[in-house]
Amino acid sequence: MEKVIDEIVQWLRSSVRDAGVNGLVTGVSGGLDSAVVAHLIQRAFPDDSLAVIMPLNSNPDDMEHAEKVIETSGINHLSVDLTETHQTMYGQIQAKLQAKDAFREDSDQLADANLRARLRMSTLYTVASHYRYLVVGTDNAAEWYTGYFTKYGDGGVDILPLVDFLKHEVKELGQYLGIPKEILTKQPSADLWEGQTDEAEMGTTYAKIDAYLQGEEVPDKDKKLIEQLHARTSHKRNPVKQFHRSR
Ligand SMILES: Nc1ncnc2c1ncn2[C@@H]1O[C@H](COP(=O)(O)OP(=O)(O)OC[C@H]2O[C@@H]([n+]3cccc(C(=O)O)c3)[C@H](O)[C@@H]2O)[C@@H](O)[C@H]1O
Ligand SMILES: Nc1ncnc2c1ncn2[C@@H]1O[C@H](COP(=O)(O)OP(=O)(O)OP(=O)(O)O)[C@@H](O)[C@H]1O
Ligand SMILES: [Mg+2]
Repeated sequence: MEKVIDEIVQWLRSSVRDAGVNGLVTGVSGGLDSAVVAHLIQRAFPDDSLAVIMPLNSNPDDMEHAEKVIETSGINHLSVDLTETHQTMYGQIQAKLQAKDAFREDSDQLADANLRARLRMSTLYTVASHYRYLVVGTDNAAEWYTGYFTKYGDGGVDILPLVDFLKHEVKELGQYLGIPKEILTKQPSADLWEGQTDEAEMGTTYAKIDAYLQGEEVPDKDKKLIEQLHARTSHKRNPVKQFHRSR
């Protein structure tokens, strides 16, 4: 485990060196993936790493867990509450759409959720440009394959140190790094609306996605769903689709 962690830490350092910047910043949510990333970037750059906690009508337990991650990793941090910003911005957009009769109740929850993820991304990039840091994303292999992230939201980052790790491997890294048990064992959640859990929304489990990605047998209906999610989200993993004129 120490060898794997050392490899990631070296990769983080070379990413910073190659980019000619000073360090690394990430958002810490109180969830497992960002807890692991916070520990790793703190190891790579004890004096030049930063965790940003961004509450937005957040679950109080998660925010308590985020504070625990700051304490146990010893990472520098700051907190930016986005609740009011989000309320103002979403409220204004909603009113304009309603005035044009274009507001759709069935799109409301997801549109609202994705704005939250994009406000967090904007906050991280604003902080990053002041410190001259890179923005570190937290996506793991299962999330990346299924496209379970917001395009240009939590998917809008500079580097992804965990993208080659399955969810259970991220958990193993977390165990080794001494992440508190309550963070290791809770249900993964994007916390974009009350009661949201990744597995309920995706319709399958991380255990099945991990198994599938390792080439193990999974029930047909899960296999089909995972492949559907993957195909539907290919645009998120690829550079912006461009038109090239004929010459
Ligand atoms: N074929 C295509 N080619 C190019 N672009 C395409 C496209 N299809 C849609 N699009 C664009 O992509 C947009 C849809 O993608 P996107 O905006 O990402 O939105 P979408 O995939 O609909 O939703 C994001 C999903 O990620 C989950 N999430 C978000 C944030 C954090 C976490 C977490 O685990 O913490 C999870 C969230 O709960 C939700 O299930 C469309 O509005 C459209 O603009
Ligand atoms: N309240 C928040 N404060 C700061 N960053 C956040 C917050 N909510 C989400 N994020 C950022 O968005 C990322 C995506 O969330 P995601 O839920 O996939 O990861 P996680 O919460 O770290 O782990 P888990 O998937 O186990 O819940 C987080 O890792 C974090 O970087
Ligand atoms: Mg989470």
